[in-house]
This record gives sequence, structure tokens and C-alpha cells, in this order.
Amino acid sequence: MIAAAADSFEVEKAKLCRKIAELQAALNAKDQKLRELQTRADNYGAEDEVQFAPRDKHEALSNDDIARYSRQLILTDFGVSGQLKLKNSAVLIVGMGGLGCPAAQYLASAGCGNLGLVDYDQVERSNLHRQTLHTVSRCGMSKAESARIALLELNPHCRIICHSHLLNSFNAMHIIRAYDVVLDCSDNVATRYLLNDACSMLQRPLVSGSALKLDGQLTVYCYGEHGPCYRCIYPVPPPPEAVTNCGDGGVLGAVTGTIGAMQALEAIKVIVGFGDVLAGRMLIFDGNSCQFRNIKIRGKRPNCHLCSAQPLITGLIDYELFCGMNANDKDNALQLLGPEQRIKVLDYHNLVAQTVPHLLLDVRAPAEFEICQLPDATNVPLAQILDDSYIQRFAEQLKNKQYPIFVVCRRGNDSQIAVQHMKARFPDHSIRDLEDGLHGWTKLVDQNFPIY
Ligand SMILES: Nc1ncnc2c1ncn2[C@@H]1O[C@H](COP(=O)(O)OP(=O)(O)OP(=O)(O)O)[C@@H](O)[C@H]1O
Ligand SMILES: [Zn+2]
Repeated sequence: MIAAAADSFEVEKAKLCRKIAELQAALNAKDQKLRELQTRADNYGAEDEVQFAPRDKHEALSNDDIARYSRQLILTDFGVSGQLKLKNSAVLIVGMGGLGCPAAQYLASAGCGNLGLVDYDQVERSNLHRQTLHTVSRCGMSKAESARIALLELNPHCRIICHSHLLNSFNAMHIIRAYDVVLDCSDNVATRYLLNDACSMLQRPLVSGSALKLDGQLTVYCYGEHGPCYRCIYPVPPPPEAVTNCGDGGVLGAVTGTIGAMQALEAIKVIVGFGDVLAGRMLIFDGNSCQFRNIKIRGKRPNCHLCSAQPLITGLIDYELFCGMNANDKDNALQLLGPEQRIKVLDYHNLVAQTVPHLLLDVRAPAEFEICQLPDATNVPLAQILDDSYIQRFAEQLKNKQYPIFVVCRRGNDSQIAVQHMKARFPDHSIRDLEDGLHGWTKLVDQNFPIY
């Protein structure tokens, strides 16, 4: 008895030692990456290819300007001097998606002289419902280029500089330095911290917007001496599992349009210098009840690691590592299950063709299940599968049933979570998920199956 216990202790100890060694190796690799990153960041200016032509300095408005901007020129707070400031300004918009498109549209048409557009991505059909500068014929084109075409149609006097690549720790300082104000229209936490840190170090106001489902938020960070930075409010990133993106949560174009237009308004106020800039306050928009609320957010944190008098962060870091998330909102493919717990979509298709009895659970939300579903699939949302009371009822149904269970979702991530959970409860039952989910089905089995 004692010998058996000692054996199992040794096994457990060996497992732990192996785990520690693996973690140590992973840590070393990340450490190495961080050092490389810092070296490249330090040397970035030297290897940079991005060239900015010097900005023209305009002393007066042209007749065309006067005719074009007449309706805003007559605003008391704005006037000729405001228009000139705008004409001489340079604004960087990071992300030409749901927020960036309306923001760029209002800034270009209002007469912002120099607009920088950053986006590494290309236009897709699923962008068009809210990313209003892009068109059907420009699907596949770089988003920055597509937006540039639309903006020049609106206002050919606006100088547009496209940065059709990822903004990252290597290039952010160099690019941002060339602009007066930055708009965060991105969709991921890593980019938010990157922009915040770079803007704080370079003392550039950062107009930050976000929108998801029917809700939106807006505030201005790094504004003036007392304006807090993003880290003052959120010193540590949220856990990755707490972050939802538009691809998963959904969003209405009119909501991103509302917030994006207001980002343009705050940028104009910052440049021209009128009104109460939304710093130290956050605007919360609830599209469902159509209510705007302003909440006071804390001021500069005296011990902020970034913007306090004695900062601990003095250079850009690896933000993906810091946040534990990629600098995009594309889903990472989860690898929770071994190959024996997964089935390829083609194999599942053959099994259906041979009418092998089985149960197919689709673990997407009901609204997604309504869009499209495989024949004979039963919709049991993941949240329900993770609920113990459901699993108990399911156990009753499963009694004496031998047929295999397959689980499917949109991309093959949630289905793995579901299988893992169910396997813990029913270890002897054959439960597998469909690799790559419905996206895989469209790709490999039925090209006519809708993709979203
Ligand atoms: N670090 C970054 N550098 C350059 N572009 C970025 C960066 N982070 C995010 N973006 C861009 O910001 C935009 C955010 O907009 P939005 O979320 O509306 O678009 P999307 O990612 O195309 O949406 P969907 O989730 O529906 O595919 C995207 O076009 C994305 O490519
Ligand atoms: Zn701060």
C-alpha cells in the first residue's frame, strides 16, 4: 500500500518536473523574443522605410476652402482660424474598420489636411455593413487603400498617407511621431496598450473608441498634463477569455458609426482647441435605449507605470506577450483535444453518407444556429453544456445509448471546449468534435453552405 503510494508520488513528481521544465523553456523563448524586440525597437529609426514628405504650412484659406467649408466656417468656435488649424493638422487613424471609416470620413470632409490610415487587413464582404468607405468592388483590396480612394472622392485636398501594415512595437513610435493626434479605431487589447504607451511617450492625445453589439464607449487619453492614460484606468489587461470581438459578439453599423463620428468630433476639438475635450470622462452609449451617459473616470494615477513622474515603462514592449492575446481579433485555433477526440469534416461527411447512427450537437448560440445548420443537428449552446444541471439531464438521456456523439460550432473552438467538458463527465462515451467546424464544412464538403 505504502509502496504504491510512493510510486504514484514519484509519478506525480516527475510530471511536475516535466511541466516546470516546459514552462521554463517557454519563458526563456519569450525572454529571448522580448530582447530581440527591444533591440529592433531601439534601432528602428535606422532601418525605417516609411518616408513622410514635409507638411505644407498653410497661412490662408483658398476660395475653394471658403466655399467648401462655409457651413462650419461660420461657427463662432471654429471660424477661419479653426479651419486653418485643421488644414495644417495631421491625424493618424489606426484601424479602417467600423470606427475608422466614419471617423476618417468626417475628418477628411471637414478639411483635415493630412490623414494617416493604418490597417494591415483587406476588405471583406462581412465588413461592408458597417465599414462604410469600402465597397463591393474593393473587396480584397487593402483597407487603407480602399478608404483612401473613397476619401479622395470626398475631398481631394486632403493628403492621405496609407500604412497598409500592422502597427507594432517596431514601427509605432516612428509613425506616430509624424502626427498630432491619434485615433484608436482598432479592435484588440494589445493594440490599445501599444497606442497608449506610444502616445503617452510622444505626448500625443489619443482618441479612443470601441463598439460591440449595441454599445459604444469613447474617451480621450493622454490629453494635456492631467489627462489619464489607458494604463491609469486599466493597469493590467483583462483575461483573454473576458474579451469578445465583433466577429463573435456581433455589432450594428449604426453603433460603430455613432462612436466613429464622435471620435472625429473629439479630434477636431483637440486640434482646433474649443469645447470640453472628453478627457477624464468616458462616454457610454447604449444603443438599445438610445442613452448617452458620461461617467467620470479617475485622473492620472500618481504611480502609473507609464505616465507618472517615475515611470517603470520607458520603451515599447511586446504587447501580445503582455496581454496574452494577438494584435488582431482573428480567432486563434484552439488545440484542446488530441486527434482521437476530433473528426475531420470529410470523415464526418462519409459517416453521414453511410447513415451511421449518431448524435450531432451544434453548440453555437441560437441566433447563429438560425443562420445555418447541418441536417439533423440539435442546438445545445455551449453555455448550456457547461451547466451541470443540463449535463445531469443529458446523462439520463444517454443511458444505454451507444451511438457516438459529434459536436460542431462555427470554427472548431467552442466544440473542443464542449467535448472536453462532456468527456470529463462521460469518459467512456465516444464524443468528438468536427475539426474547423462549419467553416471547414464549407471549405471541404459543401461550398454552398453559408459562411459568416
Ligand atoms: N495593430 C494594428 N495595426 C493595423 N491595423 C489594425 C491593428 N489592430 C487592428 N487593426 C485593424 O483595425 C480594424 C478594426 O475594425 P473592425 O473590428 O471594425 O474590423 P474587422 O476586424 O474587419 O472586423 P471583423 O471582426 O468583423 O472581421 C480592422 O480593420 C483591423 O485590421
Ligand atoms: Zn497613466
